[in-house]
Amino acid sequence: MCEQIISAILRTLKSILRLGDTTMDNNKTTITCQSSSRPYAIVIQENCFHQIVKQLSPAQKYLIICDSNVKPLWGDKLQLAITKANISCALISFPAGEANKNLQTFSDLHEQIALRLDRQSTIITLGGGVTGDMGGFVASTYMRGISFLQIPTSLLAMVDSSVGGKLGVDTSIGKNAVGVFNNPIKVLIDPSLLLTLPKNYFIDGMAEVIKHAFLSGEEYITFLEDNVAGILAMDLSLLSTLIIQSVQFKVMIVEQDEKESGLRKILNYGHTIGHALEETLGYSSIPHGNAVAIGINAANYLALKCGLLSEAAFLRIQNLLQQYHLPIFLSDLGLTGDADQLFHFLHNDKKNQDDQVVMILLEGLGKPIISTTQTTLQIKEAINYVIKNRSLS
Ligand SMILES: O=C(O)C(=O)C[C@@H](O)[C@H](O)[C@H](O)COP(=O)(O)O
Ligand SMILES: [Zn+2]
Repeated sequence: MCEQIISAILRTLKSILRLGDTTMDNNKTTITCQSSSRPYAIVIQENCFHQIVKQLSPAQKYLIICDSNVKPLWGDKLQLAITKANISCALISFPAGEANKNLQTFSDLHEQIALRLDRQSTIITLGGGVTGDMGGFVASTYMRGISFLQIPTSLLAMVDSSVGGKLGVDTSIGKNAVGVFNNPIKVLIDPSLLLTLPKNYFIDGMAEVIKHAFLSGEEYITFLEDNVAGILAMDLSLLSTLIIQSVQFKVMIVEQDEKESGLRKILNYGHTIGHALEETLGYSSIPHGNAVAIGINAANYLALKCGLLSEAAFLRIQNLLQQYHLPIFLSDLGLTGDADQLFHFLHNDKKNQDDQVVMILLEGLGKPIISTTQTTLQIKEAINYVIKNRSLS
């Protein structure tokens, strides 16, 4: 897609969205996401976790899917609160970690549900990106699909994976290689849940937030630059603001291109090389957000060398990633990588067209383009830059 068209679409969408589908009352923000099947609400409200029960129906059966970390923290408590209200609610869990977001765990979860739910039942996915992606995929395939409610508990899931309906698991072919597009009936985001999240998980989610900021433009970038200390100190009002900003931006994109035939590809900024890092190093060695941060640095290096991105913008992005304690080189994580192996995985990327590697590059802040013109040599140079920590010259 031509770069001028993408920039123009983004500008128009941003102006419409300001007036569009966001309502605010009593510290509660509701952003409605339109989709081809039906609209769904994304509700952002502090300390709403314990009020979730009020939104459930005693006539239905519920089942919570969470991982082994979230179960003792919130899973058991939510199940107890629901059953205390005389609503039927079971809970199943799986071992935490992206390494378990696979077909085996997917199948185990189906076995555990077996015939405990009917077609009127609702699954509640409670957790981070892995839980939302895999739990939503289980709901979408159980008896050919039942409804599900997403309650994200990590920053990454709140700002990114719970919105837009991408569900699925990783396979030997690659990251998210098997899955569906399907939307939840609702997404409930309680920013106060982040206060108990381990700091490294929070930092990991900041990579997707920073990705949104540099895709979206100056206003969001400046907000993140001006509020580093407050955000890292977990100021709830700042966290709510950034969640709302990111969700609005993502909704604006996915509403235009639900199934990623064009514009939505820009949300993969940093992911082409990021996914290849996860695939080659192993999902338990490098968290998704960390891989995306390094992938952003690699994509920017490519854009810089292609004459698209200025050195000032390149350094500004590096600086913001580092201020939020994200890695920009593989060595920042004490890891090493193999450029040829990484390059091989780029050919399995879902964005590719006609065997051509597609990269999301910035030609300025808030100006993403979908690029297919980079050469193998240029891509390998960008990979080498982030894995060998080369200097800019
Ligand atoms: O929602 C999207 O579209 C994205 O690309 C968001 C990404 O941050 C997210 O990691 C997504 O799961 C990647 O999707 P994939 O289709 O490239 O596997
Ligand atoms: Zn991502």
